Amino acid sequence: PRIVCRRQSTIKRNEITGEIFVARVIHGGLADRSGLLHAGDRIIEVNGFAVDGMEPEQVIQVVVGYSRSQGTIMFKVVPITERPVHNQTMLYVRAMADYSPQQDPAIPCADAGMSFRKGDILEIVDQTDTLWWQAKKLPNNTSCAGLIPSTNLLKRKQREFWWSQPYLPQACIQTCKRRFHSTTQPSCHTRSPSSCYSALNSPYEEVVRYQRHPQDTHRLIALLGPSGVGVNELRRRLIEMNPNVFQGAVPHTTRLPRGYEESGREYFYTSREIFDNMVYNNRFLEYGEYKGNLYGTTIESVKAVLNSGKICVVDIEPNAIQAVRTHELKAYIIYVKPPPLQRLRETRQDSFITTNYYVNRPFKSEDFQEMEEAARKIESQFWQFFDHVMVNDELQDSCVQLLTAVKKAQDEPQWVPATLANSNNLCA
Ligand SMILES: Nc1ncnc2c1ncn2[C@@H]1O[C@H](COP(=O)(O)OP(=O)(O)OP(=O)(O)O)[C@@H](O)[C@H]1O
Repeated sequence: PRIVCRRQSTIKRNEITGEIFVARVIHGGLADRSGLLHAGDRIIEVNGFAVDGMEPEQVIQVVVGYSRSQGTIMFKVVPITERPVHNQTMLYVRAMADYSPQQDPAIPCADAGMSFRKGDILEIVDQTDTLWWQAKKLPNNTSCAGLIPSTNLLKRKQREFWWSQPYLPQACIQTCKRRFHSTTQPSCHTRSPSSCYSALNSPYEEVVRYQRHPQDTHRLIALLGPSGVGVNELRRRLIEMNPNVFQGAVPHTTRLPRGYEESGREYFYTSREIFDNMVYNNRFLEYGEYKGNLYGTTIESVKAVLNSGKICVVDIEPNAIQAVRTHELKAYIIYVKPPPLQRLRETRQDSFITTNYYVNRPFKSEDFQEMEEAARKIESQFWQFFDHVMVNDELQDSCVQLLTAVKKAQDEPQWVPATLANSNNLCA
């Protein structure tokens, strides 16, 4: 169906002279498509009705009234002499925050506003105004743009919001999991703790359409989810299904090798001094301590897998997100979400969990509740970084879903941060 845009333009009044001006013309709206009205034009009459001195709302009433009764609206305008030059470059961004015009008293016209959720891809079609931009949400199902706050304006709003919020210590989640040797780590560190401050970073992230060239190394597949959801299991099964295609990264550890272990297969074994040095030199995506030993995954070990032509699959903590979203690793981040409580109970009946205190004990109700709570926290803070979200309900289905998502990540065009893409394989 054809979507009719009712948000044509906004108008404003010069408070000194009482003159009425077109404040902005909404992209894709009727006024824009007619090409006859421009931001800055002075409106003298609407169907012969003089509008000088009227409130902008009254002018709108007049316009709406005429359009209902007569169907035709004739504006008498004094065109703006110097039209701002639109140097329209295509700009696509990923929203890093939520926005609702209905809850924003500062928006010039809430009806002309466009709401968005973090993670949405927006096409910015007009940045002429420093405060209010015009954008369309992708996939494009409407030809008409909506008003959104500019980066600076949204940042300002976020700062106000940020300071008005009570301090939430759990805002920086440490859901450190059984990453190394399937036992919970009491502490975990990552290369860049900056994600903790993401709320203060830019509210829009520039993205480009990226298609991996068949000869390029694969994108790193990073799985992430609340502890116990099954990230490890999925990763293990994916690799098991096709070890010629998928491979994990070999972690480093300061613990001594066990009899059957081989350096470079289970782990790389290093001294604490060397490990500390590697931490100091930012070599780890993430690392942590368990029972007095250090464990960590280096960027080099991920790169080694990618350079061998295989697809590297790792599971990461939320705080390692920034460290994998780089030009060299081009991580495709898959969030593994728990199913609703009832389904968790049903599907995990015969499964076992390993906690701080127990190895392989059956799941309890509290485990599911904790998992849900952790999922809520992760989603509220990191949703915007997820390239794909899957629910780990039936394990078999999940494996198929994961495999499909991984194939798409490697072979189909994706929106990626502009900083992550290579300029010579962007899609038109
Ligand atoms: N869809 C599923 N249905 C039933 N059991 C599952 C499913 N997914 C995972 N499990 C089981 O749940 C348990 C926990 O899974 P897993 O160890 O992969 O969790 P995890 O997300 O890696 O958490 P952690 O990092 O804390 O270990 C395992 O016994 C696993 O076999």
